[in-house]
Amino acid sequence: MTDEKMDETKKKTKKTAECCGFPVSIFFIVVNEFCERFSYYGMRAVLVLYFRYFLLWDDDLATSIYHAFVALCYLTPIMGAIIADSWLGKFKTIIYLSVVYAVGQVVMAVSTIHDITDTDRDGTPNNFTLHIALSMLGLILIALGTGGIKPCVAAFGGDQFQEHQSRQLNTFFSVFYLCINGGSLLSTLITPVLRAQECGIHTQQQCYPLAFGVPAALMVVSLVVFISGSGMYVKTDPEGNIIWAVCKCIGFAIKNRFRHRSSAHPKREHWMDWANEKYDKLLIAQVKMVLKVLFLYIPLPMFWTLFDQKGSRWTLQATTMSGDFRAFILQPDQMQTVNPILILTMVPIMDRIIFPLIKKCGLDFSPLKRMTVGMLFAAMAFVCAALVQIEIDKTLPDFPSSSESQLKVVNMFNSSLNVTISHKDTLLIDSLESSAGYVTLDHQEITVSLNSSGITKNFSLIAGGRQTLIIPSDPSVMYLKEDIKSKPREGRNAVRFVNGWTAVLNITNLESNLEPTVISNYSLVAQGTRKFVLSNGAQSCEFSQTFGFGSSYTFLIPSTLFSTDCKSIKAVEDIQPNSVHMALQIPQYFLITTGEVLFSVTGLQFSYSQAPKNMKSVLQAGWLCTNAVGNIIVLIVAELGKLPKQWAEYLLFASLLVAVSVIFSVMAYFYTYIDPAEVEAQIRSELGFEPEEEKKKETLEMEDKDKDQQNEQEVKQTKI
Ligand SMILES: CC(C)C[C@H](N)C(=O)N1CCC[C@H]1C(=O)O
Repeated sequence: MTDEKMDETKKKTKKTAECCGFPVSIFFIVVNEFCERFSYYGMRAVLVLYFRYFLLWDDDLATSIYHAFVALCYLTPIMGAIIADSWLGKFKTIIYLSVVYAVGQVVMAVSTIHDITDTDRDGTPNNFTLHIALSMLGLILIALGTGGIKPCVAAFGGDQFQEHQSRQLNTFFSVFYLCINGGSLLSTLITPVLRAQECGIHTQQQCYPLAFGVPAALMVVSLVVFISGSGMYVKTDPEGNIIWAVCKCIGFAIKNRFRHRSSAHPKREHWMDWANEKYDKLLIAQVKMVLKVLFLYIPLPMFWTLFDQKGSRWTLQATTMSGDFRAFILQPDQMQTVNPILILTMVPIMDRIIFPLIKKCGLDFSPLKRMTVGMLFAAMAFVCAALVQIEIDKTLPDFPSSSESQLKVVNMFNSSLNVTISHKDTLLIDSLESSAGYVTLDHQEITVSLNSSGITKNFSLIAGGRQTLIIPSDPSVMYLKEDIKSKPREGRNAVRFVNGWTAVLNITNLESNLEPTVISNYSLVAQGTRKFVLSNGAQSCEFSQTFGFGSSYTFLIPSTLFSTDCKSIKAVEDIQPNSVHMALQIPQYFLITTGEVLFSVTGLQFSYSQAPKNMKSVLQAGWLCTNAVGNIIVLIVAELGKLPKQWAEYLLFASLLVAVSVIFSVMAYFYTYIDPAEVEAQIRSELGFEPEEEKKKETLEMEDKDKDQQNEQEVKQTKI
């Protein structure tokens, strides 16, 4: 054996330091993953808010760019895997792409400093183009980094284990998943708090630089931790441009099959065998292994399509629920943290109790069965979501359909009025009162008559809209104002005021002063007791109102405002607060998380164990791609619009996933598990190559001999 070859083999079979049966190097890898996931999920937690309130994009643009970014993060693993398996090896790929990632995070954090373009010091950036350009550059670098290293880190972790450590290898993937969720949980709790701080050099703003800066720092820590373990890792070098070789081999097999399509040529066992003429048996066997697994992956994106809706549809569902847990108030988007919390408890329970119990009962719960059951759990989660939605729908107001219009009447006149709409509906409304609820009309052109005064006026209503007719102290100038026709965003409450006072009023929470007889625009207030101060310069009074989640109120200010010390203000409830409790979402979170543990943790292990040694990262990337496709499906579904009833959409997704899991179980039935190392060794020996095991033994023996010689020399020296 040449020296070069010996060095190479020594590297591959290096004995690693162990602790409790685990390679010590694993410690650096899981800590690295923890910090990296903190960095990624922490940045993601505040990203949409940054788009919405810093770059001032509208909701649609902000959510589309956000989902496109997430999808990109799960597509770039292919690039990372190709670099690692064909060119640099996993170790160097992780280091170089982590540098790209950290630079991206820093660029992103810099893009959020408004002072860099706030030349007039008014607290708002003056050059949005620069901020947008910097943040897009940052996001692209982050996507390249996070996606690129993701398949390599998991596979590199797996590479640290020796053959006798297969039990520990499975535990590693569980611990790896715990670290992902530990990091993401901490960061999703911390970064929103950092964002809520005020900071800035010239003026005080929400502290986005801190919220993005801390994840950037964690990414640098992640890199440093990874490099610190450098001396302990088992590093396998890439065996040439394997991906290119695989593509050429597949291309040749297809071409060759096509050339020999006549029945004169005997069929071959597998279509890849048509590459036999040109490529060696080992490569063909490896390609077969990879293709078999990739084929199994085809139905899997459907799981992620449901899973990823936690962050969108389920959070929207939470905005129509009450988050009052007495001891604390939970905001709708905070409900998502239930997932990593449950992961942290369920992974150990599954690993230590459930799986061993199932094994004890003599049941075969092979990886592909676990994944199928995981999909069924996710489908059940969506059935639960549908049931919760049905409960919520019972409490939601009946918003108008696209052909209907709804009208409410507010009487600010100093006595009761009989209001007739289109000579049909007559409403008796007391002074400083509103009609009881909205009147639904199937036409838009209406005539309003005030019977006592003989005033009649025509109005054109908005189709599909809700409006309020304000009858001021001078009824002849009655007018319409558009109302919100959905629950206010993020579980907040929409409030507005009608000024029945005789002069301009200043009201806390409102953007501008309120003219007499005018109704203000809505402003949003959070849950809890809120105080409003009303003043006209000379006098002022205050009143408080307790809000739940997702309500809407119109406050009617009478002409007697200051003489009654604000007590005569009348609150009209336009949309009632949410009454279904957010705790009802816990079962669906529990089911989807159980599904995730069965599906995702197993999928990680499966992708590693079934991949040939030189294509471990590639299969990890294939696995991550299923997540990217799932995200893209969510994007498409969001664009195409939804079914008229949300619960029906949930049921549709649940049924689709059940159908997909049936297909997957059939595919899984025909899959035979392999030990890639064994298959490769067998082919090598058939081809007359020196078996890997023999090589390993030889190298270990040589290492031992080296050590013995060293020891002998040391002993001699001591004697001398
Ligand atoms: C969405 C949670 C914060 C994290 C989730 N439980 C999870 O661990 N993952 C979702 C996609 C795969 C995996 C990850 O690697 O982040």
